[in-house]
Amino acid sequence: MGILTLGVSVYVTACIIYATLSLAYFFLSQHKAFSCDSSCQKRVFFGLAGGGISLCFLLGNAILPQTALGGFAALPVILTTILGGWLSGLIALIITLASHGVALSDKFAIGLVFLILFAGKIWRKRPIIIALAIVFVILACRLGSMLLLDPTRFYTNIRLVYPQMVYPLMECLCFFITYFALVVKKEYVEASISMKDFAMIDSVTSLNNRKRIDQEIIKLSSETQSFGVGLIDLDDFKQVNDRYGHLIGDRLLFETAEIFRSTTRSRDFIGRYGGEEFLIFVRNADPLTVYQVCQRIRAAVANTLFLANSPQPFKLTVSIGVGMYHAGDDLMTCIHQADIALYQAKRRGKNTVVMANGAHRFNTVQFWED
Ligand SMILES: Nc1nc2c(ncn2[C@@H]2O[C@H](COP(=O)(O)OP(=O)(O)OP(=O)(O)O)[C@@H](O)[C@H]2O)c(=O)[nH]1
Repeated sequence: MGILTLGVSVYVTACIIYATLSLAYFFLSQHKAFSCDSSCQKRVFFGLAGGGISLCFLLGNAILPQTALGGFAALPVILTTILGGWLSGLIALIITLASHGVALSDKFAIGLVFLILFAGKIWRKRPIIIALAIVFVILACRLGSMLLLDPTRFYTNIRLVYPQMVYPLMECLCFFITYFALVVKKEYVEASISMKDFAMIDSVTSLNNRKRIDQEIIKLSSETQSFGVGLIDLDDFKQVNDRYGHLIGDRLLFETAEIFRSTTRSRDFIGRYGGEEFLIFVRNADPLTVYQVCQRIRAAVANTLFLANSPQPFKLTVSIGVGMYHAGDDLMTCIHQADIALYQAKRRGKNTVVMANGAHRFNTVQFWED
C-alpha cells in the first residue's frame, strides 16, 4: 500500500473514530457531561458505540489493510476506556474480541492492553503517556513476533517489514488525532454545561434561581403524577436586615437554603422564588406526606441556631403555604393557591404550615390549621 493511500486510510479511520465517539459523547451529555461516573446504561451505550467502530473496521476492511486491522481495532477500545471507564471499555473489548478478522495474536495484545488500562484505572487519570506507551507496546509485540516466528523472511524481504513498522506508527498518529480531538470536545461540553448550570443558580443561596424555576414550571405543567407545591417565606426578615445589615441577611439566607437542601430529597425541586421567598416541589407525594415534609422543614429552621459561631447567633422561623398539583391542573393556579395559604400562615402567627385543602378544587379553598 502506497504511503499516500495509507495516509488517506489513517485520516478516514481517525474521522470515523472521532465522529462516532464524539457523537455518542455529545448525545450522552445532555444535562451532565458523560464520564466514568455516569449511569450504567449510558456507559453501556458508549461501550456499544466504541465496539461498533471496531466492528465497522473489521467487517468493512476496505479502509485498512488486513495487517493493520488489529492495531486500529484496539484504538476504539483504548479511547472508550479512557472516556467512559471500565464498563464502556469492557463492552468495546468484548465486541472487538468476539468479531472475526483480527489475528489471534492481535486479540491477545488488545486484551492485554485493556488489562493494563483496567489495572491503572486510566479513566481516572487519562495520562496520554500510558495510552501512547500501550500503542508502542503493540508495535513492539508485532515486530517481536515476526522476528521470532520467521526471522529469515523478516531479514530477506523488506516489503514484509515495512507495514509492520509503518502501521503501528500510523496507529499512534491516529490515536494522537482522535485523543486530542475528543479531549477538546470533552472540555468544551463540560465547560458549556457548567456555564449553563451557573446561569441557573442563585448567587446568594446556591439554590435554583428564578429562571430555572420558570423552566421547571413549564416542565411540570404537563406532569401526570401528583406533587406538592410549597411556598416558604422567612418570618420578619426585614427586621434582621434593618438591624444587622444585608450582609448578615445574605448569610442567613444561605444557611436557611442549606437547611432546605438537607431536609428534602434529591428528586424534590427547590429554588429561590424571589427575595426571602422559596418554592419547593415535593415530587410523587400524597397531601399528607407533602404536609409532613413542610412541617419537617419548618421545624428544622425553628430548631437551628443561625450564625452559631458568630458573636450574634440568630433564631429564625419560616411560614409555609402548600398546594397540591394533580394531573390536568394548572400549575400556576396551584402556586397561587400556595401563596394564599402562605398569607394565611402569616396571619395565623407565622412559624406555621398551612395547606390549601383540596387545592385541585380552586373554587372551594379551605385551610388546615397547623
Ligand atoms: N439580605 C437580603 N435581604 C433580602 C434579599 N431579598 C430580599 N430581602 C429582604 O427581605 C425583607 C423582606 O421583608 P418583608 O417582605 O417586609 O417581609 P418580612 O419582614 O419577612 O415580614 P413577613 O414576611 O411578614 O414575616 C426585605 O427587607 C428585603 O430587603 C436578599 O437577597 N438579601
